[in-house]
Amino acid sequence: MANHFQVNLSGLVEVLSRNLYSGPKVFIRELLQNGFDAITARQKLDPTCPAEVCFATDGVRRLVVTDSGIGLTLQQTKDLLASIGSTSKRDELGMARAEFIGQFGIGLLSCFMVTQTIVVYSQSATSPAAEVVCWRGSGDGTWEVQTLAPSEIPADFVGPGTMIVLKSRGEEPLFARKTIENLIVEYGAHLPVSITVKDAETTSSLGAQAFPWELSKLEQDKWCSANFGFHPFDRIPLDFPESGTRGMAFILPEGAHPGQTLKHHVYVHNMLVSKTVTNLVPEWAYFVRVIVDSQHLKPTASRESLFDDELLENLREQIGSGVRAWLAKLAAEDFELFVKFMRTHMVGMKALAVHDAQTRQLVVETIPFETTLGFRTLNEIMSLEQGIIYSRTTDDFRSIAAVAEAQDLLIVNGGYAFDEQLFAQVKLDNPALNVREVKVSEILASLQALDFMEEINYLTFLEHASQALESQKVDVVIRSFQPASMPMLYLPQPGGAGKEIENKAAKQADGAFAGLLENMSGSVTAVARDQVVFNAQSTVVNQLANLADTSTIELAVRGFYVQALLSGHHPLTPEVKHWSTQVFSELINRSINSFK
Ligand SMILES: Nc1ncnc2c1ncn2[C@@H]1O[C@H](COP(=O)(O)OP(=O)(O)OP(=O)(O)O)[C@@H](O)[C@H]1O
Repeated sequence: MANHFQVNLSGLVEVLSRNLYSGPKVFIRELLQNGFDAITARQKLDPTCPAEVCFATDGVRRLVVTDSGIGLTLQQTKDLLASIGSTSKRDELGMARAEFIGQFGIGLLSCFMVTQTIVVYSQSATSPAAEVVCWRGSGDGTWEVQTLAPSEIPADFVGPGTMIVLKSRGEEPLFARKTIENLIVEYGAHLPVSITVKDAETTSSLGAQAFPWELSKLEQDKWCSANFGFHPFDRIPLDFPESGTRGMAFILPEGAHPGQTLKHHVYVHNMLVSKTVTNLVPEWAYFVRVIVDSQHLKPTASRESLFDDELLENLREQIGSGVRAWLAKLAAEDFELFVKFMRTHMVGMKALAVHDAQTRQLVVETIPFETTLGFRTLNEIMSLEQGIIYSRTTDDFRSIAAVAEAQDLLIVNGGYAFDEQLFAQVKLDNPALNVREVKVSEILASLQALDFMEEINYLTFLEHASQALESQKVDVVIRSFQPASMPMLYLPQPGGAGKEIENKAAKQADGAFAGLLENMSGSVTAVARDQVVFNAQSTVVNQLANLADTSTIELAVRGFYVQALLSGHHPLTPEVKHWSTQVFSELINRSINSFK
């Protein structure tokens, strides 16, 4: 013969309080939710029925919660209250019924975290002649139920509906009026019923507060400041009837970055689930904070978090589409504001643009990139025949910027976060576009070479300079370039990232295009070593070239070299570090001696 499990109720309550719920305070939420669900059930029979939940407390030991809901018959109290896991909020197939908040049949048990007995008086609204029943459950796992004679019905019971009486053994801090009020505001401020909390002196009315999307724009901004702590750049109303979700996304005015985890507020059936949901919006939409109320999202049994299921995934996508649609609309209707937004959230937008073609288009059209010829959008840069030629780090960019500008070369500073990945994607979008890291050889090629007779004048100097830098394995050359104030240009070999992008693009491209890329990458002759380029237009270089004193040439050449490495933030070897101190102390010595 099959046996029934025996339930150790106090053990179960211990599990609930320690492992399921974040703490005993949730019993207020469970009582509120049951009252609200009962009213929802009664409204199906009588849409005009009163919709009230009342918490009456003596502040320390006794809490009475009444509702004007559907109530319970004698049989229902036996079936539903006395059996753990029984609920009236599921359909015949055991599926949660969409209109109710509860679904697991365990919520009432949470009251045992603050009381030894739960007494429920209830009268069903299903029949005018329904009797008042009284169910008494104890934390030791026993219960009893009876129908009450009129004389036994408590004076403060008004049917139809339910009255639940909790009495704690000692003083219960959670029965304090202010605490109850705060918890109700936290969980149930947006429940569309009248909620009162009263003690001997005070009665306060709570509940039925509007959600932000039901407020005026001014009030929405105030709500955002009060709840999210910022004045929004803009707000996006969210309305997804298919998933029964309404909400609002508030755009952060500044300071957001993709690595940051923003917390969103989620309500299900107007009741708070959590204010710390982090997986509600797609990662890329790191610049919005969202509040939603959904009819269909599924809270876990604790009701303090959500199942990360298909429903949530769909909602995440819908919110993503909402944010995208807002961006597109802003771009079309208020371009100035759109550009302001893009600039405020530049890094994140670039991150997003790497994965998302639509955003990429927006970024390409609107975000200004630093180039050697001033700020330009990628669209402007792409319209030039040369395509996107970039330096991989800001240091590299700085070291060539003045020279490139003087030679009218447009090099993009690709040293900021996500730039390189973005360029690689743009390349994949536009296979014919030239996108690559700037090559040392082309900077060199842009600098005017000297004619043979001129170059002869510098040969001895170049020889001495090569010797001074011999240990550095660099090529020492002379060119004539602007600005004349720059005696030497140091052109380090790039780390090969541009090459990587080209290779990656070539791999992903089809055969014909891959061939084209290969040809392109081979179109500029490779320069194997770092280049040290002296400037024939520089006065100091010319003075050095005419100097017979080789030790001064060595000193000056090493000095320029150290300076070039330092300004480009390149690492210094111990030998170069030694030069840096040696050069400067020697120069100081010499100038002191010249005054003697
Ligand atoms: N105030 C009430 N009025 C009418 N019925 C109630 C009331 N409180 C509880 N019930 C009945 O008791 C059942 C069990 O309630 P309980 O709070 O334990 O679980 P639930 O609300 O069904 O689900 P959950 O565990 O998700 O809260 C409910 O399904 C409901 O039928």
